[in-house]
Amino acid sequence: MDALAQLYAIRVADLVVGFGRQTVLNHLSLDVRRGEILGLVGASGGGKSVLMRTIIGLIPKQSGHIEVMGHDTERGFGRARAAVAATWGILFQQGALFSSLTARQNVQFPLREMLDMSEKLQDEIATAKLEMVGIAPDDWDKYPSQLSGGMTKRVALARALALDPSIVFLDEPTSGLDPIAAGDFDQLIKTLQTTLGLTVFMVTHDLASLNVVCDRVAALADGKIVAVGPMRELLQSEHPWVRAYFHGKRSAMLQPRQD
Ligand SMILES: Nc1ncnc2c1ncn2[C@@H]1O[C@H](COP(=O)(O)OP(=O)(O)OP(=O)(O)O)[C@@H](O)[C@H]1O
Repeated sequence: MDALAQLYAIRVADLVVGFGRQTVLNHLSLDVRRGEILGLVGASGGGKSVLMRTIIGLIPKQSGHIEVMGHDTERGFGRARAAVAATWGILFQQGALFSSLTARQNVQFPLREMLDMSEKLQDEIATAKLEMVGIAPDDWDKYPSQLSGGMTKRVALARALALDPSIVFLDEPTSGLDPIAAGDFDQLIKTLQTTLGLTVFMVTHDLASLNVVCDRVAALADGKIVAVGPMRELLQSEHPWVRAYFHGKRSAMLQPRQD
């Protein structure tokens, strides 16, 4: 593995993605460092989810290059591709738990699908992951309809962590949570980063999350990454969209971090 691949968890170069006549990502480049929490911001409909889904192979690219943990995501078939996919876990915007499965069964699901292991071991791993994200034993056998929004996000995160990924993709993880639950979730993500060495790629509109948990923030506008760096640098950006985003009416709460 070359030196750059050791430094970066995700490398996206000159990526073009579109639907019909619409070009959503227009020669976009972005590198995500190993072990960092990168926040991605952009206008609604600007292509954040499309970028995330293209990186994980759910949307085909028209051109460009994507590497995850040093592997070209398009190369290889069968086992080789599955091995690359096992390096990431995903938390989709709505949590996307299976409604007919309990919290514990939801977390067991990827273990059952991807690995050949006993029911007992699946159960032990699932409960360890649920504990890790702060779900109490009384709630392990509840169905998604019996969980609060914050609990649903935590269970979905536990499921994303089931296969011990190196990278987690989070699509608006704090949307719909009250500020206390959102702050707790931010803290959980930060703890997982430090204890597990996870790389976190987080799409978010949550200004507090960006300021508190993200090591760097990338701004997507006009199909490209127009600024990337620590929050204090983004606050200094001269790009018109970045200025409007961070210096608009909702941004009074933002104070540059001192570190
Ligand atoms: N499967 C698809 N087929 C056609 N167009 C799509 C598809 N997925 C996304 N798009 C279009 O791509 C554009 C970017 O969508 P995307 O969901 O990435 O936006 P976003 O930045 O995540 O927005 P939001 O912040 O509102 O979630 C939109 O115009 C959307 O309609």
